[in-house]
Amino acid sequence: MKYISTRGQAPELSFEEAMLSGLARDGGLYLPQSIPQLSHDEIAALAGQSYEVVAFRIMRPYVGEAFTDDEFRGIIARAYEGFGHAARAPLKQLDSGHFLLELFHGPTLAFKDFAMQLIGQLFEFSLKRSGNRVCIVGATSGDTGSAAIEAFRGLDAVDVFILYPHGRVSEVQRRQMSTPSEDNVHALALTGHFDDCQARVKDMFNDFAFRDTVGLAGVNSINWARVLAQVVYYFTSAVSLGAPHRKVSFTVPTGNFGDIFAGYIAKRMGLPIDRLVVATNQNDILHRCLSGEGYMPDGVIPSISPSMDIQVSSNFERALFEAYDRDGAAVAQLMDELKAGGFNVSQGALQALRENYDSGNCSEDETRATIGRVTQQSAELLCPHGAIGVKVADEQRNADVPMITLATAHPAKFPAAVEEASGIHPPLPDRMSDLYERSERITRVDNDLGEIETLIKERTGN
Ligand SMILES: Cc1ncc(COP(=O)(O)O)c(C=O)c1O
Ligand SMILES: N[C@@H](CCOP(=O)(O)O)C(=O)O
Repeated sequence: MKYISTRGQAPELSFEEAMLSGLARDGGLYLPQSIPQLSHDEIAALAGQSYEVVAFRIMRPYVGEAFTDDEFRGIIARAYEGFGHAARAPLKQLDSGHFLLELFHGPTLAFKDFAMQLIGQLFEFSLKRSGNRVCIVGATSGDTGSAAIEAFRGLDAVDVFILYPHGRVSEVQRRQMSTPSEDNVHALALTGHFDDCQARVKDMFNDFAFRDTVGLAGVNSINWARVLAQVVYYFTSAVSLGAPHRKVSFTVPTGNFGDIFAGYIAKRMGLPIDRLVVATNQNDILHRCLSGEGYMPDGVIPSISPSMDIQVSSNFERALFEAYDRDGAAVAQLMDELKAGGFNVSQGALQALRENYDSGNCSEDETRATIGRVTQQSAELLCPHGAIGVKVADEQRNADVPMITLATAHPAKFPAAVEEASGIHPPLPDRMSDLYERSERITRVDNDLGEIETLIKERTGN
């Protein structure tokens, strides 16, 4: 299996090369040259299997020769053994025809653990084999950073630097990043918002001298392996509701478009998904774009769902690549226009996007009201991100097809917002109960590429 860039100008890579490099050298994102298909019978055979068995069957065709079957099975087993639920991604019924996929039973209480725990194992295996070192640099609005730090803390062959927007993540998210004491972990609080963090990370990848000097690697969802790992739970959940004999729909709280794009890949592989619904908070650029208004970032507005406070949505580039019939030059042109302020999507591409994605948005008041309503009507305490999904799903679902909404984080990561909306204080799991007593290590940085690169070079001895 070969991987190609969404901008068409970078060398084709193997799975392992694409995973270790993150962003393509032409600035694009890697995608498999073709999408493997599962037959109706192969999907039916996933019913009743463990999460790990399904993960192996779904991901195996994508990884090629990089790992033997036994090696890959071992990697998957180690990735998910620390999850706090035997099903890994349990499905709960909210009401008739509406289900919640709980993706917050991993070590850092957000869906990011599904991919990051796997990537941690993949990197460790690969780097041990090659004897190489890497310097991981990531941008986070709260959850990717804590998941990456948890997955890579203490690994000899890895330094991990995480840029997060100062003052714009929850206290729990910040402490998850700032309290690990291992020397290879560096939490950097940047003056700015998430889009600034992500832009600086991409700048570092496009600075080839820096990239090659420090051995840069990326674990944001620009990394294909992140998206791939997330395809698995679309299969486990759909099959448990009767797929492939029955269609299902998904609503996905969306920011960087990685999670919903994983759903699109599942559909392309043959999973009978009726609708994929993009749910946004008040930073609703994706909803506006899918409604035909063009893609025009106009500044991030802080919200009570901070992980989705994003205007420049990385993986939308992958969706555009598909909507433009994999025309890398057209995507490169749109990304140039984005740098200059924004772009319009052609009629043909917009139609292709709408064939695959529906969308909706949710205000701050609606988010709080949904948390309150669901708490009263069921035993489920939602985090603000999951609540956005539930609100949009309720508007979009139809009686004939079950709807699965992704609950992307644990309510205890956002205690203030959840308590205000529900009257319930969500406690942290026991293993984290001393999080507020642990000492923090944070480095403040300006939104300045030179300053950040110098700091990383100093800390990695380059
Ligand atoms: C809790 C939570 N929900 C939803 C999202 C949005 O996911 P994506 O960026 O894959 O669209 C994020 C972060 O990205 C998140 O941390
Ligand atoms: N919401 C994310 C933002 C980064 O997204 P990623 O999926 O591209 O890593 C976060 O919590 O950091």
